[in-house]
Amino acid sequence: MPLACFTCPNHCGGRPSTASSRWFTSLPFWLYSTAMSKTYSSTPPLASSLSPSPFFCFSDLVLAFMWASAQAFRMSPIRRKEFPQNLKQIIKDEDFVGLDVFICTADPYKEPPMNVVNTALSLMAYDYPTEKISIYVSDDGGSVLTLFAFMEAAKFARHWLPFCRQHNIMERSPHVYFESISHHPSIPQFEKIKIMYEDMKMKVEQVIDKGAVIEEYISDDQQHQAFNKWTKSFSRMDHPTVIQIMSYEQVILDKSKDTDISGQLMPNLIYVSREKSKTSPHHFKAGALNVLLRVSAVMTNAPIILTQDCDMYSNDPQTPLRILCYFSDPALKSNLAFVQFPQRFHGLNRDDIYATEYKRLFKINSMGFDGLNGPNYVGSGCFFRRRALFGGPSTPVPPEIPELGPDHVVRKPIISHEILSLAHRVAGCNYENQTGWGSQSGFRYGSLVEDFYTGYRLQCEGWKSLFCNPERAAFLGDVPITLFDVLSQCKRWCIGLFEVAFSKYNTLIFGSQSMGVLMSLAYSHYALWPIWCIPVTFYSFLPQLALLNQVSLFPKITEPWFFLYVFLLLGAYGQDFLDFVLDGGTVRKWWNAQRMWMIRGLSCYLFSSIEYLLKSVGISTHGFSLTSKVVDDEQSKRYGQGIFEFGVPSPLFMPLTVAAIINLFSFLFVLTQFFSGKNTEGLCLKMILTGSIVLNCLPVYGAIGLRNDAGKMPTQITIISTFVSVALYYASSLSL
Ligand SMILES: O=c1ccn([C@@H]2O[C@H](COP(=O)(O)OP(=O)(O)O[C@H]3O[C@H](CO)[C@@H](O)[C@H](O)[C@H]3O)[C@@H](O)[C@H]2O)c(=O)[nH]1
Ligand SMILES: [Mn+2]
Repeated sequence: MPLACFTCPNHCGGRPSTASSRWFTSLPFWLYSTAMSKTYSSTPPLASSLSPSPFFCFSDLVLAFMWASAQAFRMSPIRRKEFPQNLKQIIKDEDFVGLDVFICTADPYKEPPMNVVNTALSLMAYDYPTEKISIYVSDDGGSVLTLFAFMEAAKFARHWLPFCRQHNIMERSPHVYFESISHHPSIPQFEKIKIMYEDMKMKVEQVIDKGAVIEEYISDDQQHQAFNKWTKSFSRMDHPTVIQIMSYEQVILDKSKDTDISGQLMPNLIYVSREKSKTSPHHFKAGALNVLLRVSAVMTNAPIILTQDCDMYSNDPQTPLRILCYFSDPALKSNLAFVQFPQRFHGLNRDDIYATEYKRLFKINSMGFDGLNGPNYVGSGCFFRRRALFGGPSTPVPPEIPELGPDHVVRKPIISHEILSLAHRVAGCNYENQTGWGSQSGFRYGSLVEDFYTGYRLQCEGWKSLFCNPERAAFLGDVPITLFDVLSQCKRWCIGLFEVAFSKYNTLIFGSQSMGVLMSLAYSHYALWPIWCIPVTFYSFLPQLALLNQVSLFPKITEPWFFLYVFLLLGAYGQDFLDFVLDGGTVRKWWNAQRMWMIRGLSCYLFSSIEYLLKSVGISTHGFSLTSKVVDDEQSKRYGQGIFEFGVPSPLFMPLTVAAIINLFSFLFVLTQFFSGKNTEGLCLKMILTGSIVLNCLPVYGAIGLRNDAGKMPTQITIISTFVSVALYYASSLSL
């Protein structure tokens, strides 16, 4: 009776030795990269003052490195399948292991508490023995509004959970469920539950609008006591720990567990806002997760942990059964650290204009990773074995107090005084001083991509991971819907990736020593992700400026290099296209993905590299800027129509705008040369390069010249970019 199996995604049947078909298609890119460097030495010598060749050589080296490192993902991609229906025959209900779910939220205004509540409800309603589930909510926003929302959610959950079970509902986020179905004549309680949900939503939103809990909504003393912890001196960045165990029936209970309206036990629901002080570092999300790791150890200490972003609700109640297919497999048991689901999103627009699906990152390359030591951790939708966060498989790192150890058995009820006071102690902001938290155990500190870094460190310690990608998405999350948000998020990721790349655990040297060459290359491909900015920036400006100054950098159509050049260019693009479309992507989505690659090259990759450099020399600092999950109606309307949203006068848009202007002029220049019949054989490659950049920049021209809505290109950016373009042209004419 199989629980799980795996195959190669290239439809070759069975377990592949290598995915040779994919490997083959990537060959052109390598040749392309090599040939590019050779081409320059074959072009006529340029004016001696500034020869662009070294820049191109460097750009091509970067291209070659990105090509070579990406090959690691092509060696043996695998696709897995689970058979959760067989599980119940092997494991009895009472033998299901405990599951501690961690949900992080950090700001009630950027991450609306109603969304967080919906995420929590969808996870509480898993098809899993309820008494084995504990939900821990970390509120880094330290907000009484979020706590209020959860108190309301607890009341509603007593009705929602049995309702989902009885009617076998798949959408267990009430928001999603009631949005998809407005009327259900065959379910008698439908209307009643819907009204309860609407009522809860109204109360929570009123409280958010008011910015404070409304007195008449407080139903008992226990709630009063909890809200009173928000004293005058309580602020987001400076406050004591608040841990609140939700009671479902809103009366003080002496039994350890509450039941729902059908008499079944309810999962534990625990609100945690860790102590914050302006003088102690809090390490952003990694810090929050470590607090939950300790608080949960003290209270329930489940062997399996699910980490979840507040906007990623469960879309499939069977998910925990799927992961048990792996965690209970004796062949995998000894060193499997985590099972990662892909991040998938709802609300993408039809052609995914900002390519926020990140198909390659979250799916294609994860399958590639899976054939090696396993996928990287992506922060959400990941089930950990608790033990993996306490040292390598054969080199355990025991915590400073035994109650935090993965094997410790909790014997007291979670509401007991001893447990609560210990939980407060381990949530304190100075608890980690002089301990190995964040360096040797738990989620690792030192990078803004704590997920990437933690997964990487675990794999270096000898742990393996697994990629689980069922057809029905296990989780669905929000995507940013403005270009500024998309690029800012990507910039934060890039800075975090560089922090890993240039740490003492750098992915090339330390990584290859710990995990071998292929894993090291795969991790380096991402750790050095921002260096894409080098070739993208140079190819967006230098050949164009040279062209406008009538200097040629490209071979003519009659030279043999020309064909190699075109072959490689088409090869690289063709390969990317094939990967994308074979994985079910549409042509338009692919087009948008390559456009966003160029845009990121000129914005977030570039700016993160600069910011990282500035930080290294001590000039700037950076924090975790949350991605907003609030929807502005106008913006979301434009997003739905597939219109690019600029709007913010951010420097992030400048290099892109300058490239758009310079390439437009270069393209027009090439066209006039072509039509005047001058030097036509030298024009082809220039036409392809400038033409494709102009095509990619069409939304930029529209945003500069044709639009009048709030999402158009801010006038300041247009003016400054025009000046910069002219200045670049003159500077290049002096030096070329
Ligand atoms: O100080 C902080 C900052 C963030 N968060 C939480 O971290 C999560 C991710 O934040 P978000 O702004 O949504 O960042 P994204 O870039 O969308 O998140 C991706 O990238 C992050 C790493 O940068 C990972 O942690 C996430 O899991 C991954 O989905 C959210 O639930 C936040 O509430 C905290 O708990 N404390
Ligand atoms: Mn997010």
